[in-house]
Amino acid sequence: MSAPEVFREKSLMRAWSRYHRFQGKTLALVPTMGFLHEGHLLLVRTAKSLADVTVVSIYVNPGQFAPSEDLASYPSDLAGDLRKLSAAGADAVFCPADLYHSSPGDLPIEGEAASCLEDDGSGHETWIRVEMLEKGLCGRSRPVFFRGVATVVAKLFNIVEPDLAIFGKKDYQQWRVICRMVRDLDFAITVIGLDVVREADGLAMSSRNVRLSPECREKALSIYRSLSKAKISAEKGQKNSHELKYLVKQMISEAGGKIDYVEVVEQQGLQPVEEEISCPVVVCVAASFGDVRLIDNVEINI
Ligand SMILES: Nc1ncnc2c1ncn2[C@@H]1O[C@H](COP(=O)(O)OP(=O)(O)OP(=O)(O)O)[C@@H](O)[C@H]1O
Ligand SMILES: CC(C)(CO)[C@@H](O)C(=O)[O-]
Ligand code: BAL
Repeated sequence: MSAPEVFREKSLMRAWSRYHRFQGKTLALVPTMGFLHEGHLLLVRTAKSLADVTVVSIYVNPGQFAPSEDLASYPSDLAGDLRKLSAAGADAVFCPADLYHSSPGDLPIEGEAASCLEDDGSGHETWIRVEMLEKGLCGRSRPVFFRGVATVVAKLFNIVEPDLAIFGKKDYQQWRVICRMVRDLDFAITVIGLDVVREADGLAMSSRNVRLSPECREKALSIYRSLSKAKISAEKGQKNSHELKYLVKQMISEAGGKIDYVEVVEQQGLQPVEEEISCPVVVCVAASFGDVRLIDNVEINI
């Protein structure tokens, strides 16, 4: 398998994409923040099966982290990522060094929200908001997260110009936000969401798992165990969303997790289901073990 071409400049990335497009090839993009695991590699292999050429972006986007979040400790291993992508058969890797006109992380802070707007007005000041979908779940505790994600993904789409883009449903709300942005802004891109890839013991694969101590990793299994129990319970007839949430909260709290949220929401608009479940739902969790915040979810289709 030949090594993928690596691009650090957006103009070169765009030229490469256009060259392939003019040859009649279809392109798939897999956006990531690096420190790749099997979950990412499944997205890459799926991209390869659906398009002629596959581009993987690796970029830890400062614009989606609030100042209190874990941008500084986000893991990275570019050399390891390139080896894995080479083995997985990615054709190009985009690791932009010049994505923003200035670095959002270095810029002034207004209230809780990081802002890319520089005093002299020369920096990045355009943001995409997916106003309803970004509000609940992770949007409540990560105030700039979804505008940062939507904006950086739109920039990646404009540079790579893919036909397909592949996301994981581990980040369920993110996947829905991107689908809505693509629909509302008429991007000519098909967005595909793939199921959560798990470790053998059920823990959802996540780049942040590497920061869990062995003890916290064991405790974090309560997330998957509680979600699985809730799903089985719903399939056996428990339709009351409060009962399902209670079950999940109990198991995670008893294991020592600090719960950010446990919500039962309908799958499309992510609106909370407060009483009886009568449509396809997803049970979403965010909880911290030590200082590592994890998210996970399970779809229930009754
Ligand atoms: N376990 C997984 N199963 C399926 N898709 C995944 C999984 N983990 C990550 N992805 C997807 O890979 C893409 C890139 O995600 P990212 O690079 O942030 O990795 P991550 O493991 O989600 O890291 P984090 O620790 O930030 O949650 C996203 O579309 C994400 O949903
Ligand atoms: C979609 C994304 C690459 C945007 O920075 C990121 O949020 C991620 O890796 O899930
Ligand atoms: N996987 C989502 C990226 C983030 O948590 O910032």
